[in-house]
Amino acid sequence: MDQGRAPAVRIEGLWKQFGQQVAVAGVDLELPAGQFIGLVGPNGAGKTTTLSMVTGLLRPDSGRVEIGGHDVWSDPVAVKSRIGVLPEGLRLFERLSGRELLEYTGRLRGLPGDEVDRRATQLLDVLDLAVAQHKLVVDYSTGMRKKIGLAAALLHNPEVLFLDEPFEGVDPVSAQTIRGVLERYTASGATVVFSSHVMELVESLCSWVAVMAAGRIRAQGPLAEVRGAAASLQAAFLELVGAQRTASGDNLDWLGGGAR
Ligand SMILES: Nc1ncnc2c1ncn2[C@@H]1O[C@H](COP(=O)(O)OP(=O)(O)OP(=O)(O)O)[C@@H](O)[C@H]1O
Repeated sequence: MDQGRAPAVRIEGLWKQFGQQVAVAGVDLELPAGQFIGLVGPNGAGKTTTLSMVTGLLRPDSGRVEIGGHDVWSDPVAVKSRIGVLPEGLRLFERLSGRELLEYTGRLRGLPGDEVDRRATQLLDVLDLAVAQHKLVVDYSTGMRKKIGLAAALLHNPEVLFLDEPFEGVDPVSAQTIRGVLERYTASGATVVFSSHVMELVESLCSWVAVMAAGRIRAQGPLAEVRGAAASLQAAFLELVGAQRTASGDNLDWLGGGAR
């Protein structure tokens, strides 16, 4: 970790269950500032539940989260002014145009009108949405929705940006654009935390990773450390979450081969 710099996010003993289902089973994490951080894990590992609690969208059963030294639940205003969030299944105001959505978000964030205009124009331009800026959000494609959601999350220049599966449904050109924006953002000292189960993506983007399975953190640290001697992050991940046994589909002896 960057010596002398406080962690961007400090998570202690985070726990959440839904009825009998334990989704997050005591997560402790210190996410270093100024890094591109990947939270990886198989389906149902608890990534979305963790990010929802960390960003103040879901109340934990127990545990604490601090962002920039402020407690997410006792000091929500200080925290929310420092973070940007692109949640899974993002809900947007569908009857606003892309530009109106940014203007609305910027004013909610307390930015002056001319500054919102300036930032919105630049973000729409960089994210290749300038042509579609007056179209209603309801008519945006999946990738365009991700991009306008990202623009809205970045508008107030947060210290930490949380992204739940930001590249899902995004074409390679848009993915490259988003990637460029995020790399520039972290290079300036900000922190990105994103969840994904696409290992190649995490490996190519992230400097620091946390591997989650069945509600627990299985490994955390700089990418090279977590990958260890394995050939790839994917190989290290399969070893960590013990997925080799079930991955081959050997039981599906009826599948293929012509017999119906
Ligand atoms: N609102 C809810 N009610 C009941 N169970 C839930 C709820 N939200 C999540 N869960 C359960 O908690 C566990 C963790 O889910 P979560 O969505 O956090 O996983 P994830 O790692 O984000 O998965 P994925 O990669 O598939 O999105 C799962 O078993 C899920 O079924």
